[in-house]
Amino acid sequence: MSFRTQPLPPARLNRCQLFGPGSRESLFEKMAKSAADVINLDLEDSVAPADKDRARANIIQAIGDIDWGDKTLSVRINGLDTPFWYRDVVDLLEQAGDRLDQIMIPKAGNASDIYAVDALVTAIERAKGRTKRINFEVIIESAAGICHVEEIAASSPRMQAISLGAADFAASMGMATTGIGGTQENYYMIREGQKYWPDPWHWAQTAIVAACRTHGLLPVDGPFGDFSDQDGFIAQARRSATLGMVGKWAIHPSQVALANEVFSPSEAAVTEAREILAAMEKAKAEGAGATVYKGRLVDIASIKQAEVIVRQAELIAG
Ligand SMILES: CC(=O)SCCNC(=O)CCNC(=O)[C@H](O)C(C)(C)COP(=O)(O)OP(=O)(O)OC[C@H]1O[C@@H](n2cnc3c(N)ncnc32)[C@H](O)[C@@H]1OP(=O)(O)O
Ligand SMILES: O=CC(=O)O
Ligand SMILES: [Mg+2]
Repeated sequence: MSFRTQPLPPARLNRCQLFGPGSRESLFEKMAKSAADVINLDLEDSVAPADKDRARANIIQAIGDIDWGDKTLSVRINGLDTPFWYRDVVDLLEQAGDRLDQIMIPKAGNASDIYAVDALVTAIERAKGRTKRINFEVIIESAAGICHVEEIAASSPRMQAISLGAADFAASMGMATTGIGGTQENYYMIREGQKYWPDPWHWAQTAIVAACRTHGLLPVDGPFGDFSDQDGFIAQARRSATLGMVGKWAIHPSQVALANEVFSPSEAAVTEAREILAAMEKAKAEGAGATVYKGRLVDIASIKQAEVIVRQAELIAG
């Protein structure tokens, strides 16, 4: 273990991020009333180029007009490879009210991309006297992004979260699929005539989780495109949660409850975690570093594992 202790991520819920196109303002009230922890108003890929100006104006208006409750409110700007992104940042920072919490930077390729947005945001915050710091979340969705994920995680004190964007990631990697996330038909192993479908997103997710955990950020799983496939969504979300991700995007309201369920520890899991902590307290009092709980080893590392679950339960309880 390095002498540097691992920083904790921001202490806020991020079980579900609900997306909606900035050009469909009729969805905004519904998004605000949803059970998602984070709202992402989109200026990027769900908005046609001809609608960018209108979507920007809609979002700026809605940030001030709509009651977003205690949700984290984020706007996804356009990528740095487009002519739109600087206008997104300038208009948002100059015109949107203080209710805006976060900017989502898509298709980040390296730390300099974040530096560029940080420089612009910082200048406008100073010029306009904005006192509430705008935070950043980033999507890793390119070959360059995954190669540089650790430097991206470390790139700015504004950084709060990183998501995997399976659609653009697949395109950038040249993956032979048009599916957005989930099991891929042709990605299988075969043994004794039986097919078995491994998880093609596993390694990228793990790289994101490691970078986020190293730098105290929230690792998040991105979209699952087939919103009629609830079992597929749940399976994908459960794998992500098992790997250490804290939440998942919803690209349709039907996915919000599913994400909240998967990323909230069950009562049984919380009870077990508290029992492990109690068993270890007893062991420590008796001078032992390890003990037996329900027939299995628990030791000092088990305390940290149990604390992950208890911390999440406490966040949910408020
Ligand atoms: C790869 C990526 O970058 S993913 C991130 C970017 N993509 C997005 O933001 C897309 C977000 N999702 C959407 O735009 C839409 O949900 C679509 C296009 C997928 C489907 O839209 P629709 O055909 O209108 O969905 P559907 O008819 O099933 O909607 C059912 C209800 O949910 C509402 N609804 C649909 N999408 C949303 C949403 N994102 N947020 C809140 N409510 C929504 C509809 O208005 C409708 O409400 P009603 O019952 O009061 O009439
Ligand atoms: O932006 C998200 C993606 O999957 O691409
Ligand atoms: Mg994308």
